[in-house]
Amino acid sequence: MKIVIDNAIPYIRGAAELLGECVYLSGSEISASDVKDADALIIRTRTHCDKALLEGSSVKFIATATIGYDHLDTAYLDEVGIGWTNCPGCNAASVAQYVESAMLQLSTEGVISLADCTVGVVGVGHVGSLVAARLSALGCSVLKNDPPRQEREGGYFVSLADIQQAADIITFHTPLTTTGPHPTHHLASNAFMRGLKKRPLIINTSRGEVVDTTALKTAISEGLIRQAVIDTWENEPHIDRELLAKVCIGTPHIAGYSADGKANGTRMALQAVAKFFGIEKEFDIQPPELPEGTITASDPVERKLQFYNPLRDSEALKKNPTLFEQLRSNYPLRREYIPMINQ
Ligand SMILES: NC(=O)C1=CN([C@@H]2O[C@H](COP(=O)(O)OP(=O)(O)OC[C@H]3O[C@@H](n4cnc5c(N)ncnc54)[C@H](O)[C@@H]3O)[C@@H](O)[C@H]2O)C=CC1
Ligand SMILES: O=C(O)C(=O)[C@H](O)COP(=O)(O)O
Repeated sequence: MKIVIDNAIPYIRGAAELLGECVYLSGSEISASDVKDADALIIRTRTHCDKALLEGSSVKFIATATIGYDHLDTAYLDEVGIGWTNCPGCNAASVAQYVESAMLQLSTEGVISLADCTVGVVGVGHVGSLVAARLSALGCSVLKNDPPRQEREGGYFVSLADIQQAADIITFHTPLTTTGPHPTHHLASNAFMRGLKKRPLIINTSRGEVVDTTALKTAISEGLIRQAVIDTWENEPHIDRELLAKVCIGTPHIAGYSADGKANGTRMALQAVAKFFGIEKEFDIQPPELPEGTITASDPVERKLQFYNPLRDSEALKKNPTLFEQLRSNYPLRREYIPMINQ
């Protein structure tokens, strides 16, 4: 079996070879000729899997070691019978860490107050549910909006209009969709911004296209919103520099980049390929430990910010916006929060 693998997927070398012959290539450069005689692809968000890439190839299965899969043309894959999977929830805790740390940092700066704070969570799946639980634990009131889940399950969901009315902070955790009953492309539109009542902080860690860039820039300039925290951008890696200059935290699509989340994605992708081809193998992929002495704080807030503070990533991107993709490729080791024993 031949597997073409994105060469920026961590912890995969040595393990993937248990499945067959592996060819490692830059994700954004994987071409039709590279995949022509491949049986499987293990990719990230940087490889668009569509007819142009796959027609006439021998690819039978694609695993993306990510949660989002808007880079897969799933209609085409289903039509031609190429199996595929994403890795649901693999880095959800990492994104939740990003959102919580951004809020803790901004509350220490006085940009937001966590006391009497109402947060609107838009999209309450793997990521949104964790975010909601963490923000509730910080003492925030949480409003949840998820029309697809509301239709399936009923329950305590509110409308987007309720969130526009009541939220001090609005955080987006939907997939990017352009079709279906609840498309999310430009969900945060100009009309959405104009309907906001409490000058909220807007956080987008979903996909750039969920928020209309022009509308967001205007909303910041006109004071319709307090500020914005943006991890995902329209047209990555060629992001809007004007927006980057305006936002209080702007990071290069790394909310999900904890080593824990990456290890989960790699393990799940390998296991999915093995299962699809009926190969009985287990993959014990674990993230590396932080060097001793990295985490010294005992105060829970300080400790959380020592584990991860998105300001570091924001400063690096603001200093060098053209390095968007390099900052992602050379991302430093980041681990998810481990509380002190007895806390
Ligand atoms: N910035 C980053 O590094 C990362 C970004 N992501 C993004 O976050 C997204 C969400 O991830 P998960 O929570 O794991 O996905 P999920 O599929 O578990 O949950 C998404 C939720 O959004 C809901 N939804 C769909 N359309 C909606 C709409 N119009 N309005 C409100 N809710 C809607 C769905 O019903 C579902 O409950 C991913 O699709 C991906 O695009 C995921 C991981 C890392
Ligand atoms: O999992 C997702 O969805 C994401 O957005 C990832 O964190 C992006 O990961 P890469 O494609 O950059 O590995």
